[in-house]
Amino acid sequence: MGSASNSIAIHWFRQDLRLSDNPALSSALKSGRLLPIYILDEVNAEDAQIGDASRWWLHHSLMELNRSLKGNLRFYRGDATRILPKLAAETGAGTVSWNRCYEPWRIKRDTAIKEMLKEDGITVITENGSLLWEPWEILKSDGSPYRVFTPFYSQGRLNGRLPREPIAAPASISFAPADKYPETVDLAELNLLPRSNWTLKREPDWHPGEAGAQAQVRYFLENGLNGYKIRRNFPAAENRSRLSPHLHFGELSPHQVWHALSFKEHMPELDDDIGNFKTELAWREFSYSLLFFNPGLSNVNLQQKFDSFPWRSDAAALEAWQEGRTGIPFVDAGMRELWQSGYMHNRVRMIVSSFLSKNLMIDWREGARWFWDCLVDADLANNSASWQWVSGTGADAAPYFRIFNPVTQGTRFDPNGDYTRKYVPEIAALPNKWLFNPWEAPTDILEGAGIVLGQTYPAPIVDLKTSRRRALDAFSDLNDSRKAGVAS
Ligand SMILES: Cc1cc2nc3c(=O)[nH]c(=O)nc-3n(C[C@H](O)[C@H](O)[C@H](O)COP(=O)(O)OP(=O)(O)OC[C@H]3O[C@@H](n4cnc5c(N)ncnc54)[C@H](O)[C@@H]3O)c2cc1C
Repeated sequence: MGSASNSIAIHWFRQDLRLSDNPALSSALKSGRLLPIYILDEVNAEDAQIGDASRWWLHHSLMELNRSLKGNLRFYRGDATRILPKLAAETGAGTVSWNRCYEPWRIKRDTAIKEMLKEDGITVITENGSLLWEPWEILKSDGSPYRVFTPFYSQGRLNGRLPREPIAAPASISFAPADKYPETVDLAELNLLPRSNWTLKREPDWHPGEAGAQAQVRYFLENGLNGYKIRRNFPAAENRSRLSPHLHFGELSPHQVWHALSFKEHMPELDDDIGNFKTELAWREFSYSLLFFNPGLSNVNLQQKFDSFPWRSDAAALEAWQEGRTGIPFVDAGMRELWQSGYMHNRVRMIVSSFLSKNLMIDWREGARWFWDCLVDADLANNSASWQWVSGTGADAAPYFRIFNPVTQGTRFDPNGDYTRKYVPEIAALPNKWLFNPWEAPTDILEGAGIVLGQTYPAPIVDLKTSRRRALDAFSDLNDSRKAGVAS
């Protein structure tokens, strides 16, 4: 092994596609000349293969990262447990570093790789690059994990350490020689760009990569933070950060976001907005804790009683939901936003997921799968925890009887109808009063707006009242049968 100045330090980029505030990268730079790599590992990912929208994002993010690394990023495709030890041996690297990931398949794989590298005498550096508090840092006094958000957050905030200060980007990087390393492929050969008929219609709205992430934080602090607490619920408003894909791919760390807020903390009128925004960041932390302590989160009901819930199998309804053709305008607007932009506003995510799992009584896992494929921010922890929360199967779940009414929700949170009209233009001419419930509009109003229900826009695929009742009955049957089971 050579001295630090001429030995090679491999940094394995994963969910940390940035140079600033990258603890494992900073450590690697102290250990030798940098050989930065990215491995698209579809072998170990098994059923957690990333979806099309995320692939699109990843392609562009890697392109940006490679640009920041002056073209030195090496790309690999395949089984990381084979590629990484081999590369380390062939280059004679003394150090391999990465920031920790928390998906069960990654933990299993990374543990195996770490062992292999250590056996080969290589120093392995792993750091926390993506969470304010790692799951094992926030525990109840008896050492067990929290299953409810509020105490989790107050424990983290009040008793945990404060999120660390972000680390500056390296002033300069000394790269390993630009040899042709074995098995390197070009970015294009990762084949990340969509294979299906899906294309992001609103690509210009997004700027994947570290620079785009930092610009987005600045934009949000100036244009979206003021009023966030209330206005974050209104999908037509600017008061949401749209940082989720940047955080998911680690183009920006939560520490950077947390500390960026401190530049606004001298403005007392923003206290509530800042507090509320930090709470949302903490929901992300909580989801990661849930995933870490419940590795089956994406597939297993956290409340076991739901294992016998009579989910309906209804392919036509599922397809109508996916395509934004349910005839319920606020639901359709959300599903079309998702398809066109790879994103959906949080409030609308709650409404469409409640509609699927409750009004349609379709298994939440069907919805989670669709989101996984369509979201640019698809995240195993956040997606699984949120679906379980809305559908009522989660540990800390919205009570099952809380079934969002998409008509009242639309009226309340899209009062001018701007969001709904944007995504459901075929009913745009309806007056606000009937925009969210066109099936109840008088015939002359429909005619005046050029709408023929069932032709120019679908008639609703379910009656909201009846389907709500059906879901509540199924839920109370579930509880009754459990009670009977306990009694017998
Ligand atoms: C059914 C459903 C599925 C979801 N799937 C995902 C997903 O795959 N990936 C994802 O990042 N978020 C998911 N969310 C959570 C949330 O909707 C998004 O994080 C948020 O809408 C992203 O927009 P934003 O960055 O503008 O949010 P902001 O309101 O600006 O929030 C800032 C950040 O806080 C975090 N955050 C906010 N709300 C939540 C939440 N409820 N749970 C966890 N973290 C949160 C995100 O990282 C977000 O970027 C889901 C929510 C629901 C109801």
